Formats: sequence, C-alpha cells, structure tokens
Amino acid sequence: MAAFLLRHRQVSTLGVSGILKDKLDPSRPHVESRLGALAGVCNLLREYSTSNDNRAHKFDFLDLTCPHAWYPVARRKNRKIFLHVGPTNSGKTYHALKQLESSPSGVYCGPLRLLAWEVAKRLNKANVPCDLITGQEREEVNGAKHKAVTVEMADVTSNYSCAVVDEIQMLGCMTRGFSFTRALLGISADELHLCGDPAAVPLIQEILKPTGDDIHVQYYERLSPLVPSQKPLGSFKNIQTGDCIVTFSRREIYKLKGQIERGRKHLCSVVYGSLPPETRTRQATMFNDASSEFDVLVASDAIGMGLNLNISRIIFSTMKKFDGVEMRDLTISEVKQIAGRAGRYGSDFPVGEVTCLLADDLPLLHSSLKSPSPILECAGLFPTFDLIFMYSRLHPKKGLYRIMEHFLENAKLSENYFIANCEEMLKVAAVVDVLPISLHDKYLFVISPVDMRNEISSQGLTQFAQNYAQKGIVRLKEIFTPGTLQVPKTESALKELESIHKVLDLYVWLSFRLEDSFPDRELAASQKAICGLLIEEFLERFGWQKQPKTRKLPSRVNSGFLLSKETRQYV
Ligand SMILES: Nc1ncnc2c1ncn2[C@@H]1O[C@H](COP(=O)(O)OP(=O)(O)OP(=O)(O)O)[C@@H](O)[C@H]1O
Ligand SMILES: [Mg+2]
Repeated sequence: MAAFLLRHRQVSTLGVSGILKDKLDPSRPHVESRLGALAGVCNLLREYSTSNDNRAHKFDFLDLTCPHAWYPVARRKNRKIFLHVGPTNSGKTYHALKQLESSPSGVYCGPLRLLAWEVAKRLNKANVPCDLITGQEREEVNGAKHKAVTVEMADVTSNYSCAVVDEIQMLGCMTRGFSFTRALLGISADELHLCGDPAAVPLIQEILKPTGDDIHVQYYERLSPLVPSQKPLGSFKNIQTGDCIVTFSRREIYKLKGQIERGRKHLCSVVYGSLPPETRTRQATMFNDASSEFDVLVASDAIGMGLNLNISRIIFSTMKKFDGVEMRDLTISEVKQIAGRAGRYGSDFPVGEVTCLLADDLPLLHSSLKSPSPILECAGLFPTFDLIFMYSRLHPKKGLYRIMEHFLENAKLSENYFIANCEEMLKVAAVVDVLPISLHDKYLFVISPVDMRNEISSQGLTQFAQNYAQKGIVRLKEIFTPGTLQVPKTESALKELESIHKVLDLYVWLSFRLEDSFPDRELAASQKAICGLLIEEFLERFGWQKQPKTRKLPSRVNSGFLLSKETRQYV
C-alpha cells in the first residue's frame, strides 16, 4: 500500500457523536434516497418524537407494504407516465431527452455517472442550462432549471415539469433496485418518462396502480440491424478495426489486450468497471476516434450501459461470468444489453454484428438474442433512515447492524417488492457500530460508495470512520501522502492504484455530506485526477506486454521527468 498510511488509532470513547447531527438537511436536493427525503415519514418522525413510547409501539415501522405513500409530494400530482420500451439502440432515451429538453424544468436520472455527464453535456450544448449532480460531483450552471443526476441523488421533494428515469428495468437489481423504485414512486413531475426493457412494463403498471397516475406505453424498434454471426471468431488473427472483445475479469482483459497487440496490427483501448470513470471515458474516446491508433476495444460488461461507442462487432470471449458466488451463464438480458452496443445508430457502423470467440458458445448467444427478457416480477425496496431511526428508538440497545438485520428478516412487503441485498452495507455497519458516532453518521458511512471486498477500499473507509469518530475532522494527509503515486509497473500495482482512486473518491463523497469534517475535497479530487492519468499513462505507453529489460520505467510522480507532458502538468 504505497500511498496510504492506514494508521490504526485507538478509538476514543470521547468521540464527537452528535456534533454533526442534523448536518444533512433532507430538503437539500442532493441528499440521497436512503437519507430520507421522505416527507411522509418525516411527518411521522416529528409526531413520534413528541409522543410517548406507547404510541410509538403501536406503529409498525417494519410495514413496508405501501411505499407509494412515502412520497406525498408526488402523490399530490396526477402524473403522466410515458414508458419508452424496446430493444437496445431503438431511440428510447433519445425521445425521452427530447421531451426533457423542451420542458421548462426537469431532471434526468441515470444509472451511471457517465450517463449523467453525457446528458448534462448534451443539454448545456443545446442551450438548456443543466446542473450535474452525482454522489461525487456538483456542477451548477447559472440559471439552470434542469439537472442530470445519478438515480440515487434524485430529489423527491421538488416539483418538475418533466423527469426521465433511464434503464428503469434496473428496479429489479438486487443491490441498487430500490433507488429506481424510489425514483419511480417519488419523483414529482407532470410528465415522467421511463426508458428501458419491455420486461419491466407489467411490474411498473402494477406498482403504479395505487398512485392513480396515467400510464402510456410506447414500443420502439431497433434503429439499425444487429446480425448474429454463424461463425465464431476462432483466432485473434481475425480481429478487425471496430471490434470489441468482451470478457469479465480485469486479468482476462489485459491478457486479451496483450494477445491482440502482439499480432502488431491493432492497439486496444480497455474499459472495465474499476477503471476511474474519467479514464473509461477517455479510453472510449480514443477508440471512437478514427484517427487514433487504438482501433479495438477490450471491455467488460461495463460497456453494457452508457458509453456511446463506435463498435462494429461484439465478440464474446466467454459466455460465463463470475457473479461473486459462482461462475454462471450470462442472462438473456445481459447478452442483449452487451450485444446491443454494436452498430449504434448514427455511428460509423450502420450494421452491428455479434459473435463469440469459440464455436461452442454460439448456441447460447443465438438463443439469448432470440428470446425476450424474462418478465420482471419484483422491485427493490430499502428502509429509509427515518424508518430505521424510529425503529431504533424502540430498540435503543441495538446497533445499526442488528437493526438492519432485523429489517431484512422481518420487514413486511407486498408481493411486488423485495428487500435489497445489503451484504456490503452490513459489513460497513459492523465496522462503524463499535465507534462512538450517531446513528445518522453510521448510516451515512453504510450507504457510502465503498467496495468492502476491496482491501484498500475497506481499510480506507475504516480509517475515515475512526478518525472522524476520534477527532471530528479527517485530514487527507493523515492517511495519504501526496506525491507518492507512481505509474504502475505490474498488475498488482495497477490494481492498487485503482483502489487508491476508490478511496479518494470515497473521501470526496464524504466531503459533500460532512463538509466540515472532510475539508480536503480539492486535494482528494486532484489526487484522483493524478491516479487516472497515471493509469492512462500505463495503458497508453506500456500496454500489458512485457517491458524490454533495458527500458527505464518512470519513477515517482513528483520526479515527473519521465511522464508525458499531459501528466506532468497535473503533478
Ligand atoms: N430520431 C433520431 N435522430 C437522430 N439520432 C437518433 C434518433 N433516435 C436515436 N438516435 C441516436 O441513436 C443512438 C441510440 O439511441 P438511444 O440511445 O436513444 O437508444 P436506446 O434505445 O436508449 O438504447 P439503449 O437501450 O442501449 O440505451 C443514440 O446515439 C441517439 O442519439
Ligand atoms: Mg437508452
């Protein structure tokens, strides 16, 4: 762990619990879904905070059967819901955005930061001033009445004339689905445009029944053909400009990049989930740019949503993926979503092609492309902070971990909903429960974007939470030494740099919520940018091939001289 000095301090029992209480104002537009921008529940909270315990006991906080009632602002409206559904590349988002652009005020809620960036850019370019709000970014534009946000940041207390929720089928996602459900039920807009897979239509119609909203379903057809090939790729000799090879582990990604580049005909850009988003965008831009030498893309399913790519052919190097528990076949939706990236309308390739590396994988590819995605049956749900807080008052001795666990086991749900998988959140709850901080602050750490499976990332969170509990202020320099970042030379060094980027990203996220306690946002942001540039330096200059023994690798960033001009200007 080069740059992070994760010092383990004794946690003081004289923590600063409560000092920062009420720092998060639920009426502020950027406060997350789970931080309870639920006016309905807030009213209950006010009522019960002045009532005696007997009354509180009568209210069943575990009853989550009527989530539509949590959003009184939206319930006061008779919303017009437009469901734009169809295959990939059929213009669903395009049409919804046209409506957003021509409305006096509105919000776009996307599943990824990259999509929110793209929409903000597009609206601003079209002279519709648009703010960008994600967990880690706030870019406010003068006079903006429009916002592009990540779905977790959707504000359910404001009124809009138009709102768009993209990739709405994600309401069935085990971990993030509840944020889509919240946007669906809670956004108060005259017109709400939902874009996604037709498999979500019956569930959305069912869920919206008690709201009385008007629903119109609009079906779309693919704008350009997607042709499944009868022949596998067979050999990397058959790779062509515009190809995108898809695989599901970073190790495989670099292995394939090496194999293809050794043929000396092509250079590969790479896109995968743990690359910093800015790096992903730049890698994609290089691939899209016909004048760049990077004419082939090696990517994970991170390309499945969001990036506009000039792909002629998708090649699945495998049809199996490790899902955290086991190796399994790709689902129909995953195959369609990924394959749908080839031959985007308006790109350099009017016809998309899709194939596999191996002949044995072709039958699954063909059958998946022919089948409709299975109908979605349930939408995700998660108790808000307000519910957890009220419940905790009845069980003051229980820590956040036990409270969450109790909710997971005992929450009452109607048949259209499931409770979100919060394994990761429980891991964080176990870490913060031993610290002398308020429930509210614990909850904040629990919902932060930390990857607890990643050692550096989870140690970063632990250190931030411990320092916060001990001193109330977390200086970045106490746990991170600027100037120590290096261009990675090995796979593990690259992975470490990606993890450091994640920790810095977490710091920025916390700095937006606990501003006084995490004051070094600018430093964290600049170090994040350096991480991204160092990763790109590595990707562009060295690839994943063996380095010639005589080649001198660049040393530390602050010595600078071996770095490209672009990187040096940031150091
Ligand atoms: N009527 C149109 N005129 C010009 N460009 C269009 C039109 N409809 C769609 N496009 C372009 O075609 C591409 C695909 O459209 P869009 O992103 O809306 O598809 P989608 O159905 O939302 O796909 P996905 O399911 O992959 O998100 C985009 O680059 C979009 O700008
Ligand atoms: Mg779309």
